[in-house]
Amino acid sequence: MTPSFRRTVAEHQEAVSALLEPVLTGLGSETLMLSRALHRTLDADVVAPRQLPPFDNSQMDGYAVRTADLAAGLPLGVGRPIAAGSMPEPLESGQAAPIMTGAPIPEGADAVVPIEAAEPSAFPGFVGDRQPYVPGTTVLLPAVVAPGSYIRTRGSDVLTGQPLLPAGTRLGPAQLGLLAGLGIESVTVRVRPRALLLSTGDELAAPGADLAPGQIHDANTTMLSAALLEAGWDVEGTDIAIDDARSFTEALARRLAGAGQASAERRGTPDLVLTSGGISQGAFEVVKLALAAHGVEFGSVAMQPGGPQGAGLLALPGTAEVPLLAFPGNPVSSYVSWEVFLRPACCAYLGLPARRMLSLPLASGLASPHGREQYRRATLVADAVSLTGGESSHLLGSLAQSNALIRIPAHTTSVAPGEMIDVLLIGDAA
Ligand SMILES: Nc1nc2c(c(=O)[nH]1)N[C@H]1C(S)=C(S)[C@@H](COP(=O)(O)OP(=O)(O)OC[C@H]3O[C@@H](n4cnc5c(N)ncnc54)[C@H](O)[C@@H]3O)O[C@H]1N2
Ligand code: MOO
Repeated sequence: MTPSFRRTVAEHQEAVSALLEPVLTGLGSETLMLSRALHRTLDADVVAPRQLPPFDNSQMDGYAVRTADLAAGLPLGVGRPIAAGSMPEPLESGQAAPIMTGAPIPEGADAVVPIEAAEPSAFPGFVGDRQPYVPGTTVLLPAVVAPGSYIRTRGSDVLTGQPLLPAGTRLGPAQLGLLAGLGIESVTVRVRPRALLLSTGDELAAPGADLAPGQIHDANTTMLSAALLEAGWDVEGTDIAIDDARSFTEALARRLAGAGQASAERRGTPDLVLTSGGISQGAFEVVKLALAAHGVEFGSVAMQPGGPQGAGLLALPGTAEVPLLAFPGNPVSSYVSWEVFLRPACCAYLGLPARRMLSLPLASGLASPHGREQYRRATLVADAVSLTGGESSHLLGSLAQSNALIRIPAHTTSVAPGEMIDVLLIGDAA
């Protein structure tokens, strides 16, 4: 079967982005409590509903003072202690009020002196939980203290009405902490896109299953599912049996129409069908045989691994159209297809940062096929990039050792040791 398209990597990236854009921008939003919003993507800008800190408060355990009272260098009377969470009385002239970190600054005070700078450098005994106040105690404080010292002024962190987090922000612990600190209990986030994942191949057995002769364990379902989940997708698996093109098409159509799912799980058409395997030049390429007649184009991209690709709007009888991407079955090909095509197409919508591309010298030389953009697995430690293994696309072991992909342009056939190359960071560099 001749491929229906021949594309460069950039051309296929564009095709995949164009295919997904309508569903990703049309998913709508939902409101979630903060406790359920980790790694979700804000759908609307968040503007501060109040200021932070909400009131002037102490940055230290110490004494709230009027700095003018200190200049004489004389002991001051110790006033009533001010705990965090209480509302203090105004500070009387000539007094220093014991104040705890986070407690409101009393009216009249213009600085806090840390307890370590006081003489004595420990609070009097009555400054404790529910102890009666003892008038007449004194404390000696430094004569020169700058007004404003150790006061955290209201609004010094966040001002009321300040734009804080733009729509599209992915909510991590710090962003959720800020929202909570502002008293916001729920957020409007984008509905997670949902993918139906199908790994095809008679040779595949689930992890944990005994292998019949010629079988291998299915790596791609777990790997692609994890990649999608990490990026913010919902993933549905399927146990559709893939015997022949016709029964596969019928079973997929039933599944897309929601048949056979518990009603609680029936949520209509997924936003993407992602398949792996069954798309190259073999005699049993079920995905290609089944779906080429239903809106999906199969062809080749000038790339290695990941050359065979399929993409299109799947239109099966009785179902709504759904974007479909068909990745090649070799595990590294599938993973590289995710990194090069699908992840870039959805990361902006999901608030995921795009992978960083660095230019670094390669430790050893390599050869690369002419006319194909090659992606080699590599390890980046400090500023040194070295290949993690060979170029073949079955090498899952070396993929798992890698934190980077090296990109070798289509026209480059060899790279000399020390030559600069493009490095796509896919993991944490040590
Ligand atoms: N005559 C040609 N043969 C092949 C070509 C070609 O151009 N001409 N392309 C090769 C390339 S490149 C790739 S990549 C593969 C793509 O093949 P398919 O997408 O049809 O995938 P399968 O044949 O189903 O599987 C390929 C390989 O990967 C293993 N596999 C498949 N699924 C999984 C899975 N879920 N977990 C682990 N391993 C999986 C499968 O057993 C095969 O070894 O075609 C080449 N052939
Ligand atoms: O292009 Mo295949 O995807 O190399 O192994």
